[in-house]
Amino acid sequence: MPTPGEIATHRWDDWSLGDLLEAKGDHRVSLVVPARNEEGTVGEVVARTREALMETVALVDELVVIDSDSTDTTFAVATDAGAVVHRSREVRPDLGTHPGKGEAMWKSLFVTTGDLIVFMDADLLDWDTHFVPGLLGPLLTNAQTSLVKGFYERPGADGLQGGRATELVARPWLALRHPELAGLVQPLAGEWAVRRSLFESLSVPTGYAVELAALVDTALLHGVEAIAQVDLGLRSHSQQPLLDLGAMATQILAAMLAREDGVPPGVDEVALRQFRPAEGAIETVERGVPTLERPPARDA
Ligand SMILES: O=c1ccn([C@@H]2O[C@H](COP(=O)(O)OP(=O)(O)O)[C@@H](O)[C@H]2O)c(=O)[nH]1
Ligand SMILES: O=C(O)[C@@H](COP(=O)(O)O)O[C@H]1O[C@H](CO)[C@@H](O)[C@H](O)[C@H]1O
Repeated sequence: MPTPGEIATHRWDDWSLGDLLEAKGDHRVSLVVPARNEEGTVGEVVARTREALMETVALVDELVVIDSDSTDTTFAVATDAGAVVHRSREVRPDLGTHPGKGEAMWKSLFVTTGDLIVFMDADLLDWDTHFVPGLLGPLLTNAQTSLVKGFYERPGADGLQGGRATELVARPWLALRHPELAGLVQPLAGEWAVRRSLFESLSVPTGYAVELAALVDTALLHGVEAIAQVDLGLRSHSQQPLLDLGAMATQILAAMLAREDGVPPGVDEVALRQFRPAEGAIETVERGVPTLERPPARDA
């Protein structure tokens, strides 16, 4: 057992599939994959997890892809691979629609039934199906645990280490403002699991801050004892251009500052001015970065 205040840390193979199937009991497990323009990888993520965790063994009860405003063939590819696919904008249209990963994950609460929810990114390149049972291990064996983060080695492109927003934004912020969470190896990991009763009680940033906000809010509400992390081995994914990560960083910082001030951000969008070389000069890149948060889904 970890000493009080430390993050409980496990390995994915601390539990056998048989152990987890026995521990599952009456729990229902929803695997949710938020996907925006992931036609190249979402099919394999769906097909392999479906075969291993729904057909070979019955660990996962439903596999849902939330199509997040894709303009490619993500919807058809995920459907053909065996997922139940919902367009984020078509889920609870009375609640409107916003762009973003967090929006897709918030909307997933209205079209899933599991009391345990596992989230996986759709852009995975090096990964394996053991990610899911690994993430479920702490939830199925410890009633005190409500949120489980995956962590892994993150080989990036050209030998670089992945996790740029993690190392340059999230980890420094946790060091400064939430040292009780400094033991989390991959605080932004898109592979994580959560009890529905917790996630539906949280305010959810509609963009990329969804993961860090869930961690900070869970620690505030329930203490770090409610959080665990699992070593999943190795994971690589398709990496965004640097300026796009600037928008991600802006969303993460906006959500963190909102939690500092105790109120959601006063604006729902931040003007971000960036610069890039263009034909021997420097051109300005202006973008509006959404910082909207959704209220707890249980109240929607
Ligand atoms: O508006 C968005 C942006 C991203 N995503 C999904 O969220 C996951 C992580 O996003 P991304 O790959 O852009 O982030 P990165 O992994 O590069 O940090 C992927 O499955 C995306 O398809 C989404 O559903 N809606
Ligand atoms: O860890 C990070 O810095 C970012 C970007 O990773 P890379 O620098 O592109 O490997 O990726 C994470 O953060 C996103 C925002 O929370 C999540 O959506 C991704 O799943 C996670 O990989």
